[in-house]
Amino acid sequence: MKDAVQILAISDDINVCNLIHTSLSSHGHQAICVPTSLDAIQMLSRGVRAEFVLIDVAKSQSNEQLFDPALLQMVRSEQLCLLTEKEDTHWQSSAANWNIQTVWTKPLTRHHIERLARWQHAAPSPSANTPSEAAGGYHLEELDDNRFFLAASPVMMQLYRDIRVLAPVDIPVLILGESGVGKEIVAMLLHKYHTRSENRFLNVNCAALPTELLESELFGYEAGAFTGAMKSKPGKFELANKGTLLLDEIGEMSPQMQAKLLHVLQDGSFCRLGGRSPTKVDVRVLAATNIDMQTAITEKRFREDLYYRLNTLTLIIPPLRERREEIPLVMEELNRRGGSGIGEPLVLSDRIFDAALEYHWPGNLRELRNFVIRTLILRDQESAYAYLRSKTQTQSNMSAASVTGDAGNRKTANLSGMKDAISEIKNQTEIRMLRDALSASNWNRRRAAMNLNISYRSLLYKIQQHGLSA
Ligand SMILES: Nc1ncnc2c1ncn2[C@@H]1O[C@H](COP(=O)(O)OP(=O)(O)OP(=O)(O)O)[C@@H](O)[C@H]1O
Repeated sequence: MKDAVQILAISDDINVCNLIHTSLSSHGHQAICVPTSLDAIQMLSRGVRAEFVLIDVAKSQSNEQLFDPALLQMVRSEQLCLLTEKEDTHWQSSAANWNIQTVWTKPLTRHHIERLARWQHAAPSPSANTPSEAAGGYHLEELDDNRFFLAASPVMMQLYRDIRVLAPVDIPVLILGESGVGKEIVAMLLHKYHTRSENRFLNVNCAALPTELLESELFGYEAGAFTGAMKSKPGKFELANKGTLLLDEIGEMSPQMQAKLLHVLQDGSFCRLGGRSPTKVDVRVLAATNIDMQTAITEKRFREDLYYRLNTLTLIIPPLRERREEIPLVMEELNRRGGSGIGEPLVLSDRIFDAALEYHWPGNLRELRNFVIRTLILRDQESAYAYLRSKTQTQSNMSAASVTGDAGNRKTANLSGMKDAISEIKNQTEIRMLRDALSASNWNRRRAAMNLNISYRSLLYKIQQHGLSA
Protein backbone atom coordinates (compact mmCIF):
# COMPACT_ATOMS: atom_id res chain seq x y z
CA MET A 1 0.00 0.00 0.00
CA LYS A 2 2.39 2.63 -1.32
CA ASP A 3 0.49 5.81 -0.45
CA ALA A 4 -0.67 4.69 2.97
CA VAL A 5 -0.11 7.23 5.71
CA GLN A 6 1.02 5.58 8.87
CA ILE A 7 -0.09 7.29 12.03
CA LEU A 8 1.20 6.36 15.41
CA ALA A 9 -1.26 7.63 18.00
CA ILE A 10 -0.28 7.86 21.64
CA SER A 11 -3.55 7.80 23.49
CA ASP A 12 -5.04 6.13 26.49
CA ASP A 13 -8.52 7.10 25.39
CA ILE A 14 -10.35 4.22 23.76
CA ASN A 15 -12.70 6.57 21.88
CA VAL A 16 -9.80 8.43 20.31
CA CYS A 17 -8.18 5.13 19.26
CA ASN A 18 -11.43 3.83 17.80
CA LEU A 19 -12.00 6.98 15.80
CA ILE A 20 -8.47 6.94 14.41
CA HIS A 21 -8.71 3.29 13.43
CA THR A 22 -12.11 3.56 11.78
CA SER A 23 -11.45 6.86 9.98
CA LEU A 24 -8.11 5.75 8.60
CA SER A 25 -8.88 2.20 7.63
CA SER A 26 -11.80 3.38 5.50
CA HIS A 27 -9.25 5.45 3.54
CA GLY A 28 -6.82 2.55 3.22
CA HIS A 29 -4.38 4.18 5.64
CA GLN A 30 -2.76 2.53 8.56
CA ALA A 31 -2.91 3.53 12.22
CA ILE A 32 -1.29 2.10 15.29
CA CYS A 33 -2.51 3.19 18.70
CA VAL A 34 -0.35 2.78 21.82
CA PRO A 35 -1.15 3.98 25.35
CA THR A 36 2.10 5.75 26.32
CA SER A 37 5.03 7.64 24.79
CA LEU A 38 7.29 4.86 26.05
CA ASP A 39 5.33 2.31 24.01
CA ALA A 40 5.67 4.59 20.97
CA ILE A 41 9.43 4.86 21.45
CA GLN A 42 9.72 1.08 21.72
CA MET A 43 7.76 0.64 18.50
CA LEU A 44 9.81 3.20 16.59
CA SER A 45 13.07 1.77 17.86
CA ARG A 46 12.00 -1.63 16.56
CA GLY A 47 11.71 -0.17 13.08
CA VAL A 48 8.00 0.61 12.86
CA ARG A 49 7.57 3.61 10.52
CA ALA A 50 5.31 6.50 11.40
CA GLU A 51 4.71 9.48 9.19
CA PHE A 52 2.73 11.27 11.89
CA VAL A 53 2.73 10.88 15.62
CA LEU A 54 -0.41 12.09 17.34
CA ILE A 55 0.00 12.71 21.06
CA ASP A 56 -3.21 12.80 23.06
CA VAL A 57 -2.32 15.12 25.93
CA ALA A 58 -3.90 13.42 28.93
CA LYS A 59 -4.19 15.56 32.06
CA SER A 60 -3.16 12.54 34.09
CA GLN A 61 0.26 12.44 32.46
CA SER A 62 3.13 14.76 33.32
CA ASN A 63 5.09 16.62 30.65
CA GLU A 64 8.04 14.30 31.30
CA GLN A 65 5.83 11.30 30.52
CA LEU A 66 4.33 12.90 27.42
CA PHE A 67 7.33 14.63 25.91
CA ASP A 68 10.04 12.06 26.16
CA PRO A 69 13.22 13.43 24.45
CA ALA A 70 13.84 10.00 22.92
CA LEU A 71 10.67 10.49 20.89
CA LEU A 72 11.94 13.73 19.37
CA GLN A 73 15.09 11.94 18.31
CA MET A 74 13.00 9.53 16.28
CA VAL A 75 10.52 11.88 14.60
CA ARG A 76 10.76 15.45 13.35
CA SER A 77 8.70 18.14 15.09
CA GLU A 78 6.58 18.71 11.96
CA GLN A 79 5.52 15.09 12.14
CA LEU A 80 4.07 15.66 15.59
CA CYS A 81 0.53 16.64 16.33
CA LEU A 82 -1.00 17.31 19.75
CA LEU A 83 -4.56 16.61 20.78
CA THR A 84 -5.56 18.57 23.88
CA GLU A 85 -8.49 19.37 26.14
CA LYS A 86 -9.89 22.90 25.81
CA GLU A 87 -8.94 24.31 29.20
CA ASP A 88 -5.77 22.31 29.64
CA THR A 89 -2.55 24.29 29.08
CA HIS A 90 0.03 22.31 31.04
CA TRP A 91 1.54 21.03 27.81
CA GLN A 92 2.14 24.47 26.23
CA SER A 93 5.71 25.22 27.25
CA SER A 94 6.89 21.71 26.32
CA ALA A 95 5.14 21.94 22.96
CA ALA A 96 6.88 25.27 22.32
CA ASN A 97 10.25 23.77 23.26
CA TRP A 98 9.62 20.96 20.86
CA ASN A 99 8.49 23.38 18.17
CA ILE A 100 5.21 21.50 17.66
CA GLN A 101 3.02 23.52 15.30
CA THR A 102 -0.02 21.32 15.00
CA VAL A 103 -2.32 21.39 18.00
CA TRP A 104 -5.93 20.24 17.90
CA THR A 105 -8.51 20.69 20.60
CA LYS A 106 -10.79 17.80 21.49
CA PRO A 107 -13.19 16.41 20.43
CA LEU A 108 -11.25 14.71 17.70
CA THR A 109 -13.33 14.30 14.56
CA ARG A 110 -13.10 12.32 11.37
CA HIS A 111 -12.43 15.60 9.65
CA HIS A 112 -9.17 16.04 11.61
CA ILE A 113 -7.95 12.59 10.75
CA GLU A 114 -8.86 12.91 7.11
CA ARG A 115 -6.96 16.20 6.95
CA LEU A 116 -3.95 14.53 8.49
CA ALA A 117 -4.17 11.72 5.99
CA ARG A 118 -4.27 14.22 3.08
CA TRP A 119 -1.22 16.15 4.15
CA GLN A 120 1.84 15.63 2.04
CA HIS A 121 4.96 15.50 4.10
CA ALA A 122 8.56 15.56 3.04
CA ALA A 123 9.18 12.27 4.78
CA PRO A 124 9.73 9.43 2.29
CA SER A 125 7.06 6.76 2.04
CA PRO A 126 7.80 3.47 3.69
CA SER A 127 9.98 1.54 1.32
CA ALA A 128 9.57 -2.08 2.35
CA ASN A 129 6.20 -3.63 1.89
CA THR A 130 6.37 -5.57 5.12
CA PRO A 131 3.35 -7.59 6.22
CA SER A 132 2.53 -5.03 8.89
CA GLU A 133 2.39 -2.26 6.32
CA ALA A 134 0.29 -4.29 3.95
CA ALA A 135 -2.24 -5.37 6.48
CA GLY A 136 -3.83 -2.08 7.53
CA GLY A 137 -4.08 -0.79 11.11
CA TYR A 138 -3.41 -2.81 14.17
CA HIS A 139 -3.20 -2.29 17.87
CA LEU A 140 -0.19 -3.36 19.86
CA GLU A 141 0.06 -3.20 23.59
CA GLU A 142 2.98 -3.97 25.87
CA LEU A 143 2.44 -6.26 28.84
CA ASP A 144 4.73 -7.52 31.57
CA ASP A 145 7.52 -10.05 30.86
CA ASN A 146 8.09 -8.93 27.27
CA ARG A 147 4.60 -10.15 26.38
CA PHE A 148 2.26 -8.19 24.18
CA PHE A 149 -1.29 -8.06 22.91
CA LEU A 150 -1.78 -7.58 19.20
CA ALA A 151 -5.16 -7.03 17.54
CA ALA A 152 -5.80 -6.34 13.86
CA SER A 153 -8.93 -8.24 12.82
CA PRO A 154 -12.32 -6.59 13.38
CA VAL A 155 -13.24 -9.26 15.92
CA MET A 156 -10.07 -8.70 17.97
CA MET A 157 -10.36 -4.90 17.73
CA GLN A 158 -13.87 -5.25 19.13
CA LEU A 159 -12.57 -7.56 21.84
CA TYR A 160 -9.98 -4.94 22.74
CA ARG A 161 -12.67 -2.27 22.99
CA ASP A 162 -14.73 -4.59 25.22
CA ILE A 163 -11.70 -5.24 27.41
CA ARG A 164 -11.07 -1.52 27.88
CA VAL A 165 -14.69 -0.96 28.87
CA LEU A 166 -14.82 -3.96 31.23
CA ALA A 167 -11.36 -3.66 32.73
CA PRO A 168 -11.94 -0.89 35.30
CA VAL A 169 -15.19 -2.39 36.56
CA ASP A 170 -14.74 -4.75 39.49
CA ILE A 171 -16.77 -7.66 38.20
CA PRO A 172 -15.87 -11.28 37.50
CA VAL A 173 -15.10 -12.03 33.86
CA LEU A 174 -15.07 -15.48 32.30
CA ILE A 175 -12.66 -15.75 29.37
CA LEU A 176 -13.42 -18.48 26.86
CA GLY A 177 -11.47 -19.77 23.90
CA GLU A 178 -9.42 -22.68 22.60
CA SER A 179 -6.07 -23.50 24.13
CA GLY A 180 -3.36 -20.97 23.23
CA VAL A 181 -5.68 -18.23 21.88
CA GLY A 182 -4.52 -15.71 24.49
CA LYS A 183 -6.85 -16.04 27.46
CA GLU A 184 -4.07 -15.19 29.89
CA ILE A 185 -3.03 -12.21 27.75
CA VAL A 186 -6.61 -10.90 27.89
CA ALA A 187 -6.64 -11.39 31.68
CA MET A 188 -3.37 -9.40 31.90
CA LEU A 189 -4.99 -6.58 29.93
CA LEU A 190 -8.03 -6.61 32.21
CA HIS A 191 -5.65 -6.23 35.14
CA LYS A 192 -3.58 -3.52 33.45
CA TYR A 193 -6.53 -1.18 33.07
CA HIS A 194 -7.83 -1.55 36.62
CA THR A 195 -6.60 0.45 39.58
CA ARG A 196 -5.55 -2.94 40.93
CA SER A 197 -2.68 -2.92 38.45
CA GLU A 198 -0.49 -1.41 41.17
CA ASN A 199 -0.83 -4.76 42.90
CA ARG A 200 -0.18 -8.28 41.73
CA PHE A 201 -1.63 -10.26 38.86
CA LEU A 202 -1.35 -13.96 39.69
CA ASN A 203 -2.32 -17.02 37.73
CA VAL A 204 -3.22 -20.51 38.96
CA ASN A 205 -3.66 -23.40 36.58
CA CYS A 206 -6.52 -25.36 38.11
CA ALA A 207 -5.97 -28.40 35.85
CA ALA A 208 -2.32 -28.86 36.72
CA LEU A 209 -2.72 -29.78 40.39
CA PRO A 210 -4.66 -32.47 42.28
CA THR A 211 -7.37 -31.14 44.62
CA GLU A 212 -5.31 -31.06 47.86
CA LEU A 213 -2.38 -29.31 46.23
CA LEU A 214 -4.65 -26.83 44.49
CA GLU A 215 -6.33 -26.07 47.79
CA SER A 216 -3.01 -25.29 49.49
CA GLU A 217 -1.88 -23.33 46.43
CA LEU A 218 -4.99 -21.17 46.52
CA PHE A 219 -5.59 -20.81 50.25
CA GLY A 220 -2.15 -21.47 51.77
CA TYR A 221 -1.46 -23.57 54.87
CA GLU A 222 -0.33 -23.35 58.47
CA ALA A 223 2.77 -25.12 59.81
CA GLY A 224 1.94 -28.74 60.61
CA ALA A 225 -1.19 -28.79 58.41
CA PHE A 226 0.20 -31.89 56.67
CA THR A 227 3.39 -33.93 56.63
CA GLY A 228 6.18 -31.75 55.35
CA ALA A 229 4.44 -28.43 56.10
CA MET A 230 7.28 -27.11 58.29
CA LYS A 231 6.42 -23.42 57.90
CA SER A 232 3.15 -21.66 57.19
CA LYS A 233 2.69 -20.35 53.66
CA PRO A 234 0.20 -17.89 52.19
CA GLY A 235 -1.83 -19.00 49.19
CA LYS A 236 -2.45 -17.18 45.92
CA PHE A 237 -5.61 -15.54 47.26
CA GLU A 238 -3.61 -13.82 49.99
CA LEU A 239 -0.71 -12.97 47.70
CA ALA A 240 -3.08 -11.41 45.18
CA ASN A 241 -4.82 -9.28 47.81
CA LYS A 242 -5.95 -5.99 46.24
CA GLY A 243 -4.87 -7.40 42.89
CA THR A 244 -6.18 -9.90 40.35
CA LEU A 245 -6.19 -13.71 40.37
CA LEU A 246 -6.70 -15.66 37.16
CA LEU A 247 -8.12 -19.14 37.68
CA ASP A 248 -6.96 -20.77 34.48
CA GLU A 249 -8.60 -23.95 33.16
CA ILE A 250 -11.37 -23.52 35.70
CA GLY A 251 -13.47 -26.07 33.81
CA GLU A 252 -11.13 -28.83 35.03
CA MET A 253 -11.57 -28.01 38.73
CA SER A 254 -12.77 -30.89 40.92
CA PRO A 255 -16.27 -30.72 42.49
CA GLN A 256 -14.74 -30.41 46.02
CA MET A 257 -12.66 -27.42 44.99
CA GLN A 258 -15.60 -25.88 43.17
CA ALA A 259 -17.58 -25.96 46.43
CA LYS A 260 -14.72 -24.31 48.35
CA LEU A 261 -14.18 -21.67 45.70
CA LEU A 262 -17.87 -20.81 45.66
CA HIS A 263 -17.69 -20.22 49.38
CA VAL A 264 -14.74 -17.84 49.00
CA LEU A 265 -16.39 -15.95 46.18
CA GLN A 266 -19.53 -15.53 48.27
CA ASP A 267 -17.97 -13.96 51.33
CA GLY A 268 -14.37 -13.18 50.36
CA SER A 269 -12.92 -15.15 53.28
CA PHE A 270 -11.32 -18.56 53.73
CA CYS A 271 -9.12 -20.51 56.13
CA ARG A 272 -5.61 -21.63 55.35
CA LEU A 273 -5.24 -25.44 55.46
CA GLY A 274 -4.85 -26.39 59.11
CA GLY A 275 -5.84 -22.87 60.14
CA ARG A 276 -8.71 -21.83 62.36
CA SER A 277 -9.19 -18.12 61.88
CA PRO A 278 -10.61 -16.95 58.57
CA THR A 279 -8.64 -14.60 56.34
CA LYS A 280 -10.49 -11.91 54.39
CA VAL A 281 -9.14 -10.75 51.04
CA ASP A 282 -10.09 -8.32 48.31
CA VAL A 283 -9.23 -10.05 45.04
CA ARG A 284 -10.68 -9.62 41.59
CA VAL A 285 -11.19 -13.14 40.28
CA LEU A 286 -10.97 -13.83 36.56
CA ALA A 287 -11.54 -17.32 35.19
CA ALA A 288 -10.59 -18.91 31.89
CA THR A 289 -11.36 -22.18 30.21
CA ASN A 290 -11.29 -23.89 26.84
CA ILE A 291 -14.15 -26.28 27.57
CA ASP A 292 -17.80 -25.69 26.69
CA MET A 293 -19.15 -24.66 30.08
CA GLN A 294 -22.79 -25.21 29.14
CA THR A 295 -22.07 -28.85 28.34
CA ALA A 296 -20.03 -29.18 31.55
CA ILE A 297 -23.00 -27.85 33.53
CA THR A 298 -25.48 -30.10 31.75
CA GLU A 299 -23.23 -33.08 32.41
CA LYS A 300 -22.92 -31.98 36.06
CA ARG A 301 -19.17 -31.57 35.82
CA PHE A 302 -19.40 -27.89 36.72
CA ARG A 303 -21.62 -26.23 39.32
CA GLU A 304 -24.15 -23.88 37.82
CA ASP A 305 -24.08 -21.56 40.87
CA LEU A 306 -20.30 -21.21 40.59
CA TYR A 307 -20.59 -20.59 36.85
CA TYR A 308 -22.96 -17.67 37.43
CA ARG A 309 -20.63 -16.27 40.09
CA LEU A 310 -17.74 -16.32 37.64
CA ASN A 311 -19.32 -15.12 34.45
CA THR A 312 -21.01 -11.84 35.20
CA LEU A 313 -19.43 -11.07 31.84
CA THR A 314 -17.96 -13.39 29.26
CA LEU A 315 -15.26 -12.66 26.70
CA ILE A 316 -14.84 -15.10 23.85
CA ILE A 317 -11.50 -15.16 22.03
CA PRO A 318 -11.70 -16.58 18.50
CA PRO A 319 -9.11 -19.13 17.30
CA LEU A 320 -6.21 -17.81 15.22
CA ARG A 321 -7.51 -19.49 12.03
CA GLU A 322 -10.51 -17.13 12.19
CA ARG A 323 -8.31 -14.02 12.22
CA ARG A 324 -5.59 -14.97 9.81
CA GLU A 325 -4.68 -11.35 9.06
CA GLU A 326 -2.98 -11.32 12.45
CA ILE A 327 -0.64 -14.23 11.64
CA PRO A 328 2.04 -12.21 9.74
CA LEU A 329 1.79 -9.31 12.20
CA VAL A 330 2.32 -11.53 15.23
CA MET A 331 5.15 -13.34 13.43
CA GLU A 332 6.88 -10.04 12.66
CA GLU A 333 6.45 -8.81 16.20
CA LEU A 334 7.81 -12.05 17.70
CA ASN A 335 10.66 -11.96 15.21
CA ARG A 336 11.54 -8.38 16.18
CA ARG A 337 11.53 -9.30 19.84
CA GLY A 338 13.58 -12.41 19.15
CA GLY A 339 16.65 -10.16 19.33
CA SER A 340 16.29 -9.94 23.10
CA GLY A 341 17.47 -13.41 24.02
CA ILE A 342 16.95 -16.01 21.32
CA GLY A 343 18.84 -14.65 18.37
CA GLU A 344 18.95 -11.66 16.02
CA PRO A 345 15.69 -11.06 14.13
CA LEU A 346 15.53 -12.65 10.67
CA VAL A 347 14.24 -11.19 7.43
CA LEU A 348 11.37 -13.64 7.14
CA SER A 349 10.71 -14.77 3.59
CA ASP A 350 7.40 -14.36 1.76
CA ARG A 351 7.26 -18.16 1.44
CA ILE A 352 7.21 -18.51 5.23
CA PHE A 353 4.40 -15.96 5.56
CA ASP A 354 2.41 -17.71 2.81
CA ALA A 355 2.88 -21.12 4.39
CA ALA A 356 1.90 -19.73 7.81
CA LEU A 357 -1.24 -18.21 6.33
CA GLU A 358 -2.22 -21.56 4.87
CA TYR A 359 -1.68 -23.59 8.02
CA HIS A 360 -4.57 -24.19 10.40
CA TRP A 361 -2.74 -23.45 13.71
CA PRO A 362 -4.71 -25.80 16.00
CA GLY A 363 -2.46 -24.69 18.90
CA ASN A 364 -3.27 -21.06 18.08
CA LEU A 365 -0.88 -18.27 19.11
CA ARG A 366 1.13 -20.53 21.39
CA GLU A 367 1.93 -22.79 18.44
CA LEU A 368 2.73 -19.77 16.27
CA ARG A 369 5.03 -18.38 18.93
CA ASN A 370 6.83 -21.72 19.29
CA PHE A 371 7.23 -21.86 15.53
CA VAL A 372 8.84 -18.40 15.35
CA ILE A 373 11.14 -19.17 18.29
CA ARG A 374 12.16 -22.45 16.68
CA THR A 375 12.88 -20.62 13.42
CA LEU A 376 14.94 -17.98 15.23
CA ILE A 377 16.99 -20.65 16.97
CA LEU A 378 17.54 -22.92 13.98
CA ARG A 379 17.96 -19.95 11.59
CA ASP A 380 17.00 -22.18 8.67
CA GLN A 381 14.01 -20.72 6.88
CA GLU A 382 13.92 -23.46 4.28
CA SER A 383 13.43 -26.15 6.90
CA ALA A 384 10.91 -23.94 8.74
CA TYR A 385 8.99 -23.60 5.48
CA ALA A 386 9.15 -27.36 4.84
CA TYR A 387 7.98 -28.00 8.39
CA LEU A 388 4.90 -25.82 7.94
CA ARG A 389 4.11 -27.26 4.53
CA SER A 390 4.31 -30.81 5.85
CA LYS A 391 2.02 -29.95 8.76
CA THR A 392 -0.48 -28.38 6.36
CA GLN A 393 -0.21 -31.45 4.15
CA THR A 394 -0.78 -33.81 7.09
CA GLN A 395 -3.82 -31.80 8.01
CA SER A 396 -5.37 -31.99 4.57
CA ASN A 397 -4.56 -35.72 4.38
CA MET A 398 -6.37 -36.15 7.67
CA SER A 399 -9.41 -34.32 6.41
CA ALA A 400 -9.37 -36.36 3.22
CA ALA A 401 -8.98 -39.58 5.20
CA SER A 402 -11.88 -38.64 7.40
CA VAL A 403 -14.11 -38.04 4.39
CA THR A 404 -13.09 -41.00 2.25
CA GLY A 405 -12.32 -43.44 5.05
CA ASP A 406 -8.83 -43.88 3.64
CA ALA A 407 -7.29 -46.35 6.09
CA GLY A 408 -3.82 -46.01 4.59
CA ASN A 409 -3.67 -42.32 5.36
CA ARG A 410 -4.96 -42.84 8.85
CA LYS A 411 -2.24 -45.37 9.64
CA THR A 412 0.47 -42.83 8.95
CA ALA A 413 -1.06 -40.26 11.26
CA ASN A 414 0.78 -39.62 14.48
CA LEU A 415 -1.09 -39.17 17.74
CA SER A 416 -1.22 -35.39 17.78
CA GLY A 417 -2.21 -35.29 14.14
CA MET A 418 -5.00 -37.73 14.92
CA LYS A 419 -6.24 -35.55 17.76
CA ASP A 420 -6.25 -32.53 15.47
CA ALA A 421 -8.13 -34.44 12.83
CA ILE A 422 -10.74 -35.67 15.30
CA SER A 423 -11.29 -32.20 16.64
CA GLU A 424 -11.52 -30.88 13.07
CA ILE A 425 -14.15 -33.49 12.16
CA LYS A 426 -16.05 -32.65 15.34
CA ASN A 427 -15.88 -28.97 14.48
CA GLN A 428 -17.06 -29.50 10.94
CA THR A 429 -19.94 -31.70 12.05
CA GLU A 430 -20.93 -29.14 14.67
CA ILE A 431 -20.81 -26.29 12.15
CA ARG A 432 -22.93 -28.28 9.68
CA MET A 433 -25.56 -29.09 12.32
CA LEU A 434 -25.63 -25.48 13.53
CA ARG A 435 -26.02 -24.16 9.98
CA ASP A 436 -28.81 -26.65 9.21
CA ALA A 437 -30.71 -25.84 12.40
CA LEU A 438 -30.29 -22.09 11.97
CA SER A 439 -31.40 -22.01 8.37
CA ALA A 440 -34.34 -24.37 9.17
CA SER A 441 -35.46 -21.90 11.84
CA ASN A 442 -34.78 -18.92 9.58
CA TRP A 443 -32.09 -17.80 12.09
CA ASN A 444 -34.52 -17.83 14.98
CA ARG A 445 -31.85 -18.76 17.50
CA ARG A 446 -34.19 -19.77 20.32
CA ARG A 447 -35.99 -22.20 18.04
CA ALA A 448 -32.69 -23.50 16.63
CA ALA A 449 -31.39 -24.10 20.16
CA MET A 450 -34.53 -26.05 21.01
CA ASN A 451 -34.24 -28.17 17.87
CA LEU A 452 -30.59 -28.87 18.62
CA ASN A 453 -31.48 -29.67 22.22
CA ILE A 454 -28.91 -27.25 23.61
CA SER A 455 -29.37 -24.10 25.70
CA TYR A 456 -29.83 -20.70 24.08
CA ARG A 457 -26.58 -19.42 25.67
CA SER A 458 -24.71 -22.43 24.44
CA LEU A 459 -25.97 -21.79 20.91
CA LEU A 460 -24.90 -18.12 21.08
CA TYR A 461 -21.46 -19.22 22.23
CA LYS A 462 -21.15 -21.71 19.38
CA ILE A 463 -22.31 -19.18 16.78
CA GLN A 464 -19.62 -16.78 17.93
CA GLN A 465 -17.01 -19.53 18.31
CA HIS A 466 -17.48 -20.67 14.69
CA GLY A 467 -18.02 -17.14 13.36
CA LEU A 468 -21.41 -18.06 11.84
CA SER A 469 -23.66 -15.37 10.45
CA ALA A 470 -26.94 -15.23 8.61
N1 LIG B 1 -3.36 -11.19 21.02
C1 LIG B 1 -2.12 -11.65 21.21
N2 LIG B 1 -1.08 -10.92 20.80
C2 LIG B 1 0.17 -11.39 20.96
N3 LIG B 1 0.50 -12.56 21.53
C3 LIG B 1 -0.48 -13.32 21.96
C4 LIG B 1 -1.85 -12.90 21.83
N4 LIG B 1 -2.61 -13.86 22.34
C5 LIG B 1 -1.77 -14.82 22.77
N5 LIG B 1 -0.49 -14.52 22.55
C6 LIG B 1 0.67 -15.37 22.87
O1 LIG B 1 0.27 -16.73 22.67
C7 LIG B 1 0.71 -17.57 23.74
C8 LIG B 1 -0.48 -18.23 24.41
O2 LIG B 1 -1.25 -17.22 25.07
P1 LIG B 1 -2.00 -17.54 26.46
O3 LIG B 1 -1.12 -18.28 27.42
O4 LIG B 1 -2.60 -16.26 26.92
O5 LIG B 1 -3.12 -18.52 25.89
P2 LIG B 1 -4.28 -19.27 26.69
O6 LIG B 1 -5.50 -19.16 25.86
O7 LIG B 1 -4.33 -18.74 28.10
O8 LIG B 1 -3.76 -20.76 26.69
P3 LIG B 1 -4.25 -22.00 27.63
O9 LIG B 1 -5.67 -22.28 27.28
O10 LIG B 1 -3.36 -23.12 27.19
O11 LIG B 1 -4.03 -21.58 29.04
C9 LIG B 1 1.50 -16.67 24.67
O12 LIG B 1 2.86 -16.81 24.36
C10 LIG B 1 1.03 -15.28 24.34
O13 LIG B 1 2.04 -14.35 24.60
